[in-house]
Amino acid sequence: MIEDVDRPGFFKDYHRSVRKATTNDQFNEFSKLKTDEERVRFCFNLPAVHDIDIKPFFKGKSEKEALDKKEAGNRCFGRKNNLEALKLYSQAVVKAPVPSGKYWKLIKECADPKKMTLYAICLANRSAALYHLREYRYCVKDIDEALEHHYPRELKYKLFKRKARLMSHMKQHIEARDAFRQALKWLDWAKMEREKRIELQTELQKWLKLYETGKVVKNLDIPESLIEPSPMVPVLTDGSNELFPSLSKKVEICYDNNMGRFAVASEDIEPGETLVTELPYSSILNREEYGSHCQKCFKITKAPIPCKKCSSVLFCSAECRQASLFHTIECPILDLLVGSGMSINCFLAFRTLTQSPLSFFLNLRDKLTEENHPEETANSKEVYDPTDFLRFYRLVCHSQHRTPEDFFHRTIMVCFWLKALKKTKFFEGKGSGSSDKISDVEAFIGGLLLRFLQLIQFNAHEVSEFMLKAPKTLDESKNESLGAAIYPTLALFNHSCHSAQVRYFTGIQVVTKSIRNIKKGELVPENYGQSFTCKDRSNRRMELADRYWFECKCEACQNDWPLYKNMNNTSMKFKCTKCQAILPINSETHLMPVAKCEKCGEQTNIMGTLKNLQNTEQTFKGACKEMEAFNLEKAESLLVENLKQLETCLYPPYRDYHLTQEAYMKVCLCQGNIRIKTPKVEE
Ligand SMILES: C[S@@+](CC[C@H](N)C(=O)[O-])C[C@H]1O[C@@H](n2cnc3c(N)ncnc32)[C@H](O)[C@@H]1O
Repeated sequence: MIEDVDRPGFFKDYHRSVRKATTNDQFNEFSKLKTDEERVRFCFNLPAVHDIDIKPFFKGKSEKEALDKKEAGNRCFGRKNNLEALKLYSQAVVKAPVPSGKYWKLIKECADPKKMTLYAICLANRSAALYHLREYRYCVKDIDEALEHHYPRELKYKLFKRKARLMSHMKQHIEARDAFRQALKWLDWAKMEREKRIELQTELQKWLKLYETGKVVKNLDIPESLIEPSPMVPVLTDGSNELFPSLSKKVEICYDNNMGRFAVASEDIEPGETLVTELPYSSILNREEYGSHCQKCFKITKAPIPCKKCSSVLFCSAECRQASLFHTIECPILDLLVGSGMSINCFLAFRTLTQSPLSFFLNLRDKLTEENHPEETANSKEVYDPTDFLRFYRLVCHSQHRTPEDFFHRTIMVCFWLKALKKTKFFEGKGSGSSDKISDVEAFIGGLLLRFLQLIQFNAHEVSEFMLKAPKTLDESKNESLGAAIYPTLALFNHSCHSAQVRYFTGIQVVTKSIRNIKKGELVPENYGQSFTCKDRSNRRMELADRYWFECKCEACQNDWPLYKNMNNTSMKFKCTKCQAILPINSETHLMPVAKCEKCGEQTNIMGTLKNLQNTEQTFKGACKEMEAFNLEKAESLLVENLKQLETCLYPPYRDYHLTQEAYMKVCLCQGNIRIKTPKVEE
């Protein structure tokens, strides 16, 4: 999808008017073009493409707003309402002009120390609120950022003293000693009475002596820091596949002419095994999360660090800001892009370009051909490196099946992007220099963007977080979208409506775990959001054909398995204990204790199996209790045990089995990104 259906914007009208102005002859000529670069060049030369005024458009800083928020924060801090103070100081930090680059020069010229120090003071004030909230890690980060951005020298001793106490508390004694030394040094600049200065000097020297003589005191007057553990990424079951480092050794990639590349089990896989862990090649945060999550790593920003120029985006740390080259390109045109109403997938295609400099793409130019040889992925002996641009570039994009209308629509989006990129530093002087002329370099980049737009349609994944209504409760919990990303290895998995894996995220890293048995040689499918338990076959097939362009022939589709709500536990598919063939049994009408296999003639003990099923019911109840108490490790092991037990005697679909899978998936989702819903405060 090119436009975001929930967010109207001007692109729709722009595309419509360019299409209307295109004559039949022009469109016929366009339809005959063979390469993406030719398509972009052709459309960029249509006069109607330039009937749009593209201007840099973004939300800047506001000294006044920053001052207002800081003052409001100070009032809350004075009333010991640290949480509210944190919120207000954060707003001040985001709005305060950052003394760097062009702005910094301006300030220096007008030499207004108040302006110059505002950002640093807002950060320092926030560090005090964080200190009281015992968010020590964030507190240290704010202190460092303030010290790097012109914090007034007469107050510096205070910040270093705060830092020293924090470091000491976090048992980082060398850093604590250094910070005490700095506090002592900057005390010389402090404006205070002589007696007070001597008193402080004595105190600092006392601490320093303890550090320098090795007599470090374990605890100062603040309690243990509440450092939240980051979610753990599990290790791949049996280690990683040598050729596909993001896959477990139990999974390999195969190819055939009908299905393209797909994942297959190279060993028997049981429920609960970790099959994939992978970082994305590129990722993009949903617009709705800009105010709460880091643009780079998608973590919730408790004490956000802003962009130095705009007030639209946040980072969790100065490190993430530093690593976000994409934003330096996107910053001046961000609101323009948002206003166009383009979809999240379009943003992802655009981000895949802006995250690397122009020179990166120009260096690869000779290696980029538009033909794909997907069979090479399965047959090659080269390591499949998911950070390699060529792996991303060679994902499936079905160009040969696209209609001219589809190509035209996407190419107009690319023309809009090129016009916007011309207003940024992206082309590093290699552009045409004119807004309605296209240079060779620009046409090459346009061609790339057109390809990204095509392949992202089939290969993007939604990145999510698990929303809990309150801490440690799974009631009313649900998975919610955070953004989108491209995982070059996970994108090689084909779909089945009978899910085989649960997918969750720690930050932007994806993890998948098996939720059922997969025998050696069988397909290891992904689920493209069309599970047979909750959507009927015709709708699933229609949506898959519409979005992914294939007809699903999975077992759930072929046998038209019932929806979860229509499943019952009376008609069951038992497994023959000898040859594993299906024994269809209706538990209400089958009165014999055994059933004979039509394939091998073996008698299977049905009563025994039914007894086993009663046991699994008990185990499931036990797992639910553990989930209620939020004992997730225990719940996970009981659910995995149950799935394994059910797998030994039954074939799906089976109500209890899918119920257990659902519960297991919930427990897994809790191991990734979690967010506690904050109740809306009535105004
Ligand atoms: C994310 S890609 C999967 C990997 C792809 N097969 C490849 O060779 O790169 C999605 C595309 O794979 C194909 N595909 C996925 N699941 C399929 C299935 N169950 N049957 C046939 N083709 C499938 C479709 O062409 C779809 O557009």
